Amino acid sequence: SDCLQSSDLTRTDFLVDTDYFMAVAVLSAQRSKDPNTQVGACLVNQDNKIVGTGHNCMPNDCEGKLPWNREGAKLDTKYIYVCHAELNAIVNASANADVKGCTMYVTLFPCNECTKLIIQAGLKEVVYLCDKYHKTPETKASKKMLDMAGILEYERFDSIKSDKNISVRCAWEENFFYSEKNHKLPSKHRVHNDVMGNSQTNSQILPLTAAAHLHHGKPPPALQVKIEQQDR
Ligand SMILES: O=c1ccn([C@H]2C[C@H](O)[C@@H](COP(=O)(O)O)O2)c(=O)[nH]1
Repeated sequence: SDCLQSSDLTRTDFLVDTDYFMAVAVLSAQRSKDPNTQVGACLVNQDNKIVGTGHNCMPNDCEGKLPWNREGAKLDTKYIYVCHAELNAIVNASANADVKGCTMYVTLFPCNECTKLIIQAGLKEVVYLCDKYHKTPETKASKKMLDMAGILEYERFDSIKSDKNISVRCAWEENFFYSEKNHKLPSKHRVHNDVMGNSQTNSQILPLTAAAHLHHGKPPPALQVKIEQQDR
């Protein structure tokens, strides 16, 4: 009966591992200085331990000296300089750990360059949150390579696995409500487009829990996944 009593006291609304790892990726994304898209990655080994995190940033000692522009001559845009979140997570982890067999939790589907790195580093799984560039050749190439590599599985972060997963997804998607387009609408009519492109209204969204705590109950700072930027 002692056993029963102690099990009665067990918390049931704890943060499950997958939610925690994605929440760490979401939090890492917020370290990014990219004004348009913040990406975070969290690398987890086979013992379920975090071995590295990363966000998109300029190379060491170049921060503040290189442009964050999206448009213009190639040398004047961020694209040619920025270190992607996945690269940073792998490099950060590699200093102290073996990344082979790790799972990457990442807020944005990896681009083709990151996918090459992910495959060559021997990662076994990619769990992603947002696939806003799914129509681009880069993302299509990524999926092609991941499929070919076989050893890798990739799956979208799934709100079905646990209730908490939903809250982490909402944290990301919440920024839709703060996009200029939606902001002008009365709260319950604001359109919510989830990462798969399904639309819902605000009233259908479950309340933020885990992620809201990360943000001290306030909506998360804009993660800038804007509907109008889905097609590049
Ligand atoms: O797999 C990826 C793809 C992109 N990023 C980074 C690189 C840039 O800083 C942004 C993308 O900027 P947009 O303005 O949305 O084009 O995301 C990454 O870290 N990992």
